[in-house]
Order: sequence, then structure tokens, then C-alpha cells
Amino acid sequence: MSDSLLPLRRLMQTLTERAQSRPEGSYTTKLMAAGTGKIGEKILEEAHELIEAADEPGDAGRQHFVYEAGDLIYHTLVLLAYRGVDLDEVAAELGRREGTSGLVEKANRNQTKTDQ
Ligand SMILES: N=c1c2ncn([C@@H]3O[C@H](COP(=O)(O)OP(=O)(O)OP(=O)(O)O)[C@@H](O)[C@H]3O)c2ncn1[C@@H]1O[C@H](COP(=O)(O)O)[C@@H](O)[C@H]1O
Repeated sequence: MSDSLLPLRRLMQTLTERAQSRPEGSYTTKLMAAGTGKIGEKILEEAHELIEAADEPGDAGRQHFVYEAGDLIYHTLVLLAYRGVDLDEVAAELGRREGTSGLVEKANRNQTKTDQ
């Protein structure tokens, strides 16, 4: 992971600690106390906001888009930490897929279904 992505790893570390210790006065704790439904609701809400921001023009639009991506990624990481899954596991899954086109993977999946 390049240095510029270190804040992502530090955030995940913080969220993992939040999942374990559930300190008061933490937004993450509040989300985790509410459970998968609430965290999922926030992910959907933030995904919609990200998509809406995707076509905003200019530097301000780009900045807003990046801001919304941060919100979506934060909430997605909260769900991962809540479920006890680390970023390394997700990275490993993406590594497993590396070099296989989504089109090829889909064709293989459909072939497997036909064979069953
Ligand atoms: N990166 C984030 C982060 N990104 C977004 N958010 C929060 O996510 C919420 C976004 O939802 P909305 O815009 O809908 O705001 P809202 O109306 O207050 O949300 P709701 O009450 O409807 O849930 C805001 O409250 C943001 O402050 C974050 N909250 C925390 N972090 C990181 O998580 C760490 C731990 O945070 P706590 O657990 O709160 O201490 C912090 O130090 C930060 O590094």
C-alpha cells in the first residue's frame, strides 16, 4: 500500500477498535449499536449522494464528489469492522480477481450454472 493510502489503514484500525471497545461519544459506536440495518441504510444513502455528485462540473463538483466518496468508504469500512472483516481480507479477494476481466469471470460463472 502506498503511503498516501495509510490514512485508510489507520481509519480501519480505529474502526476495529471501536467495534471492540464501543466507546461513548463515538458516531461509529452509535452506528454499530444500531446494527447492520442502520449501517446498511447509511451506505445506501451515501451511495446515492456519491452518484448524484458524480456529474457535478468543475473543481467544486470534483471536490464534492471526493467528499461523498469519503463518506461512502467510511460507512463501508464501518460495516466491515462491525462484521470483523479487515481490509486485508478484501484486498486479498481483489488480488485473487486480479487479471481476470469481469466479462470472463461472468462467462465462467454462467458456464458453471449451465453445467450444474
Ligand atoms: N471518516 C469518518 C467519517 N466520515 C463521515 N463521518 C460521519 O458520517 C456522518 C455522515 O452522515 P450524514 O452526512 O448523513 O450526517 P448525519 O445527518 O449526522 O448522519 P445521521 O445522524 O443521519 O446518521 C456524519 O456524522 C459524519 O461526521 C465520519 N465519522 C467518523 N470518521 C472517522 O472515524 C473516526 C472515529 O469516529 P468516531 O467513532 O465518531 O469517534 C474519526 O476519527 C474519523 O477518522
